[in-house]
Amino acid sequence: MGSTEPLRLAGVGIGALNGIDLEVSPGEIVCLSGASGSGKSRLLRAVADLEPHAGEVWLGSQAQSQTPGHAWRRQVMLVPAESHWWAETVGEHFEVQPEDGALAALGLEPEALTWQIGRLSTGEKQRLGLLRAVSREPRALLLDEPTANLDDASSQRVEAWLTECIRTRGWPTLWVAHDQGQIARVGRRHWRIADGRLAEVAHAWK
Ligand SMILES: Nc1ncnc2c1ncn2[C@@H]1O[C@H](COP(=O)(O)OP(=O)(O)OP(=O)(O)O)[C@@H](O)[C@H]1O
Repeated sequence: MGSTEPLRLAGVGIGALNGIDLEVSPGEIVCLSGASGSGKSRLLRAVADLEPHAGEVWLGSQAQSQTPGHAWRRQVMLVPAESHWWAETVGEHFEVQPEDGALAALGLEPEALTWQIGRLSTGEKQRLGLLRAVSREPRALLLDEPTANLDDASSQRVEAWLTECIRTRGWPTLWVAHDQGQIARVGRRHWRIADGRLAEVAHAWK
């Protein structure tokens, strides 16, 4: 299922952040950066309806405040920096099998879905957490440092796979990143949180 609907934050406020207005078009990646503790993760949690907040979030004409939390999060999917696993094997966490080639694109072995959770490295957990989220075919993505635990080569492989998924499905995406190189590669727009404000950063590459 693709999406042709924008994600729109209207007057969102959480913690020290207030009055955030931001529209992300279908298939667009907006990067968010800011110092540690500036509120990036909390902002994503507000957009995912995981924390009480001021203002409204819209997915097309659908309002977050009028949608049950679980139904909202099924569509506006948050992938936290640290993924959660509850069953014994990787495959048990997948409602839908990942599409052909996805494991290889992420640098994972074909039998990774049969692996025990206990054996997963931090980076394997991160890549499998992303694959699980994408396999559920949401309508918007919220990515919290999706390559934080990966080496440069894996990071660029994951970036390439994610950007292709986002482009072909048309998901509006908020992507928290620290690395300027990554921000330049994936984001058409970049917003930075500083002093409790979200401000757009102008870059030379645009
Ligand atoms: N439920 C909460 N209630 C009150 N304060 C919170 C809550 N959750 C987080 N905070 C605080 O809000 C601030 C922002 O936290 P957040 O996790 O969004 O930071 P961040 O920008 O994602 O940082 P990092 O880059 O280190 O992950 C921090 O000072 C944190 O301690």
